[in-house]
Amino acid sequence: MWRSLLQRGTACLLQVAAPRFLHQRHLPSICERLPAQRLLHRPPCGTVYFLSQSGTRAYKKDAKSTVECPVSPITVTDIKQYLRSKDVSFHDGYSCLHLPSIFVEPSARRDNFSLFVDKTTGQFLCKDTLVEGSWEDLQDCLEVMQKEEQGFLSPHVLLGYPESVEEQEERERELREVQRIWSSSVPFADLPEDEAQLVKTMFQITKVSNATLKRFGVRLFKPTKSLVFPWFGGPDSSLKGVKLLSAQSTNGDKVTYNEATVPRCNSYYNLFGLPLVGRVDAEVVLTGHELDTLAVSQATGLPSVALPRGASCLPPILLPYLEQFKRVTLWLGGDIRSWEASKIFSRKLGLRRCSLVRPGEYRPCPAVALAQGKNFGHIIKSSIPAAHKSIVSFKQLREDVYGELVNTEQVAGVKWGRFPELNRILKGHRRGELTVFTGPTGSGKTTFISEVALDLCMQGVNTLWGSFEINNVRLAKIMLTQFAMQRLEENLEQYDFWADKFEELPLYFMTFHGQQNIKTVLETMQHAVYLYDINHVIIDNLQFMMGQENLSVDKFAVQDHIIGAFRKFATNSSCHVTLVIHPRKEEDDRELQTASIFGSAKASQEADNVLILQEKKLVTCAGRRSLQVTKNRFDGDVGIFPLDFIKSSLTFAAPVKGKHKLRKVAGKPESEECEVAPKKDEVKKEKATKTTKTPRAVMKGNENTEK
Ligand SMILES: Nc1ncnc2c1ncn2[C@@H]1O[C@H](COP(=O)(O)OP(=O)(O)OP(=O)(O)O)[C@@H](O)[C@H]1O
Repeated sequence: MWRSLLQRGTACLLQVAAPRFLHQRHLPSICERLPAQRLLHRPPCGTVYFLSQSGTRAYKKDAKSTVECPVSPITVTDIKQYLRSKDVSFHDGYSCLHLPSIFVEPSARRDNFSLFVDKTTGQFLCKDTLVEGSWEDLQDCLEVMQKEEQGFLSPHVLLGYPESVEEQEERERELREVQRIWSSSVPFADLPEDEAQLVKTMFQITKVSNATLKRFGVRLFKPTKSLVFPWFGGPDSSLKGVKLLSAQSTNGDKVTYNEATVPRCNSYYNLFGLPLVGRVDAEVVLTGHELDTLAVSQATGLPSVALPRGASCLPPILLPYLEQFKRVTLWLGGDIRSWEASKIFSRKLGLRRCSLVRPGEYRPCPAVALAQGKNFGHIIKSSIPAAHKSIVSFKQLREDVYGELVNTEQVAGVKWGRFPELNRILKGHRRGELTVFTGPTGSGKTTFISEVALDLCMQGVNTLWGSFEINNVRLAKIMLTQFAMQRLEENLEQYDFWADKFEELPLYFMTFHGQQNIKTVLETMQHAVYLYDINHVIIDNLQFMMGQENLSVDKFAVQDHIIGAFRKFATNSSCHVTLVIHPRKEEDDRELQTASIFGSAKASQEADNVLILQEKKLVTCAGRRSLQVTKNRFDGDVGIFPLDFIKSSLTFAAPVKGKHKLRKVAGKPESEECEVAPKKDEVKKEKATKTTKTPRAVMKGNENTEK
């Protein structure tokens, strides 16, 4: 796919020294300057640090995982005004403005309006030539076109990013791999009927007909017994990639699926089913999986496309392909996560044309619905319009409440894999919440929160880091060590293995360092939520936003204001924000409390969760820390549990039982190692009935949960 040099994040740097519009002739001088500029201005995550140590490999250019604040945030009004001033006609679409493509000769234009400008970012894509770029690129192109009085521009007017030999080889290798898999896999129609049935049974798609599989071009790759879903795209509808799906039967009739894509998932942009959509189709069902799209298409005859990475994200680059539809039904799966994703995606798609299938007992994901013989027409008809009113009655909330009661586990959020005690107290990580995290200076806050966030990211939570204190390279190094769970300095031969796996994580970094303006940070976060469907933002730490605020105002009032802004962002963007805050005061002989953090009680109300990394009091051995949850708005459980620090992997783990005893915490039982304190209302009830729970009773309850 075409990507312009400007679009790859260099525009702001190059504008200083070079004209904004780049022509081929500018290439050599710019190429010479690029690496130095990039190193200086936007250190990417991880890669450079390790490379420069070994000094043997090329600098990696693709810094896609860094997020910068849009140079000058653009609004749709600005875009429209500019286009009008240039006499460029446009249609106002749902997520994009539609323009006649300036990269196609007028006589050769298949469609009059094939250039799409994203209304939120200004990013453009020409569907006919696949030229894409930033809003600044498009402005430059229009300026030149008008100045030179041309009717169109060659698509080559924008420079492709110069690929390194390594990158070129990688791309060619991937293309060969795609061709190899595709040509050595067997179309379903060519399989003997008994073998076809066997495969369908394995994938639990016995009700999907051979005709449907044929229509969508699904094949079988025999060596790994995988289904192969092709990605045909571009003006020539050529084969661009494949997704391989394998199925494994675990216990009984439960099947787990594994998928792999070529090219790798972060450059796999296939809307599966798109080639079957007619030019005049006005309705589509958007699903979260290829098998779901097969099911919808077969059961309803409606056009259906599947998102390449399911409910985890809707990359804006796909939006132009969905502009033709007046009605989009989002049926992304049968769980709460898909439901939440469908609400968020519908904002990108334009609320007024979207309706959402609410998951439930009678509305599982489409593939399961087909297997169970559900009535698709009824399910789609009963989907809910996404445009919501701000005042709702209980009648409208009734189904939501029921859904929460039925799916308590899912509602509680994503569970940590490495921190069972956090699951026990907080129940999970939920969208839209604000977590405030504090601990004494140098106690390991960054190290701990890095592992907590990594754990979630490894489970598909799209994560954005704002690390203002330590640079991204150092942070990525900590995370990679935690990911590999070993000291990579001593095992450099394993670096590539772990770095390749790490690269697959949905992890992004803001490129800020040092003091920042809160407004700029929030704009960048908003931008990242739109681009990458970020679910979790970590800000380390809040003190780096205080400096630029008016310090004549009370410091705590400024802090409250900043916390309030993050709170609002978390709620409005359905995104979890974790805010690291230094404590306001530290006294050597007292552990921290919620009151140690905040400027006022009002601010403490803003946080949904308050976590404190305790360094002292509970600890008899060096390195031992405890994590205390002092606020949990979701269900009120609070508590504390000890953590051992493993220096070689920079990770935290529950201490081996019996190895160390924690010292007594004031007013708490001696052996209260991992205790969930009673909920606030339980305490109230106890007070009311004047009964006191003995420490033994508390411990007994605790023992039971342990078992
Ligand atoms: N439990 C621990 N015991 C001993 N050392 C630790 C522990 N946790 C982290 N460290 C180490 O302590 C150093 C400081 O850790 P880190 O930067 O995470 O602390 P911090 O609380 O974020 O610091 P600051 O207050 O400056 O923001 C790091 O070298 C880290 O590896």
